[in-house]
Amino acid sequence: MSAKEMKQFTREEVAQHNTPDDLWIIIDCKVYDVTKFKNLHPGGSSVLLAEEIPGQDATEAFYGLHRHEVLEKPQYARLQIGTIAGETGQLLKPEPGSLSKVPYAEPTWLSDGYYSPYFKESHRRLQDAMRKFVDEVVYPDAIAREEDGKRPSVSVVKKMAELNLNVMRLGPGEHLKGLTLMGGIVTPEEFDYFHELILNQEFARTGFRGYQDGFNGGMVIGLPPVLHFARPEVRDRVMKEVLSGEKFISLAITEAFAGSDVAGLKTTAKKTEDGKFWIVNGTKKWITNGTFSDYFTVGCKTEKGLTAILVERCDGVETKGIKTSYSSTAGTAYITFDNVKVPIENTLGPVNGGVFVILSNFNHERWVMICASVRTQRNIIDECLKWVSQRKAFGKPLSSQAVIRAKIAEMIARVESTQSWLENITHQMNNMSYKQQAELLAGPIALLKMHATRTAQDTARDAVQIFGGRGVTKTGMGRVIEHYHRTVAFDALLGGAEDVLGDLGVRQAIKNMPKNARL
Ligand code: HEM
Repeated sequence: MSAKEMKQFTREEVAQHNTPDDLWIIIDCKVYDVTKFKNLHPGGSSVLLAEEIPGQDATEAFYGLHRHEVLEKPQYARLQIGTIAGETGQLLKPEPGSLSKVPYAEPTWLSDGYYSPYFKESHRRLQDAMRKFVDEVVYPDAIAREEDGKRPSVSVVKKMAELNLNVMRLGPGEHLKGLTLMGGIVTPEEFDYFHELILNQEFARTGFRGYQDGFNGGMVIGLPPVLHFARPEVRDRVMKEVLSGEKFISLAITEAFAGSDVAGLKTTAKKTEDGKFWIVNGTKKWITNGTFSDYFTVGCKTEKGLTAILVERCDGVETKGIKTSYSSTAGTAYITFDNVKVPIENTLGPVNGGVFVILSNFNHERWVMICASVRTQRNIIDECLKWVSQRKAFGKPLSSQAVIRAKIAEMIARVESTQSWLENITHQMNNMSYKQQAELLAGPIALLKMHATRTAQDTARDAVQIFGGRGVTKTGMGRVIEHYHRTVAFDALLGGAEDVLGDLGVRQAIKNMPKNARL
């Protein structure tokens, strides 16, 4: 029933329906008939019959125990039988695409009254369009796939392709030339790393960590070596197939034997006698999107070093899912290569020069992860500020407790400082050549990623304390916090483990110490 067709009641009329056999309640000016539902209510029937609920305004009681989304589920939305005459709901119901009005839930450049030196009109247009796209197209798919554990829907990836969103995720550059980006709201010439930051942060807003990686994460890290190092005929074919959503790719470097130690990899590639093929043997572990990939950008040991090779799924390639603490939506795989025959044309970059091919993409990969990590930390602040304002304990909102406010102060300070550092680095990326970025930014990006993932874990721990038991419960009020706390460690491992990155940043600094510097 649409809002227009809904019956209107006075509060006095609703108050008449206050018995177990005739039970109505009011939630934010909407009238619900819960007579039959009370016996199915997951919280039991007694709470609906308790004092001050039957026939009364139960808004405060409801929001102290449920998320708003409960009322939007079809099976519960249909309990609404009318509205209160002459009154309109007081609670904010975010429209798809809208910005949150909760303080610190958006970065300052998106907050009313604030300024930014970095974000221009084209960034604002892109953000606005992206938010709508994510809310309307990506978010529903993220919820459904997290629930059934299947890979993100190919139809969504294809919708992304229509808007050229997949290729935009590879960052600014020649590969965007001549394309219509997001219906033309940003030109390929304008597109810079701040536009890409917006894409990364808007996708991360969905908050589903497994889906986030499943959602072509493999492409973001596995396709750039093809773009930059494949032979033109291989590059053009594979780029077209992957960017259109026809095929999927992943980056297969890590092994059970070696993680951060790229030089310790054991997968081998040996040339056939006629020199026309590689024969690849070995295993790879924790390969994001691996279960559904058609292509694998593989780091292989060759005679005098490491070589990056593009392997197509064929006889001898087997993938099986690994159960991790996030959902199987990410397609995390264990891969075996058993005498896999790969045309020599699929070599990416120079033979034995694979370390450079692989390392050259690390800065970008880490930066993408930082963008997402900061954004999801904001989601948590949004959740916590809402919860401490609506939840009452000892007769007062949780926000009246100094210890709770202190935790939120730390969360805000962490997210704002991390976002500011990120924006600074993004500005450097926009102005530096690729070579300068490799020289000057590897250390700072490594340190920033370490910082972002540490702050994320601190925020996850604080949020669980604020939500109590709900923070470790998969459904209901604390579901976002539980998910975050369970999956936050992924950011601290993927793309370089936290401690390794911190060390890398300091080693780079020590390397650049002036020889004559003294106290
Ligand atoms: C249209 C009205 C209502 C609907 C559709 C509804 C639905 C639900 C659902 C789906 C849950 C499971 C937990 C979740 O997903 O959040 C739940 C739990 C609960 N509900 Fe309701 N509910 C309604 C009204 C109320 C009211 C008015 C009260 C209180 C007076 C109440 C008290 C509870 C309690 C105590 C729980 C258990 C909470 C927990 O486990 O943390 N419900 N309800």
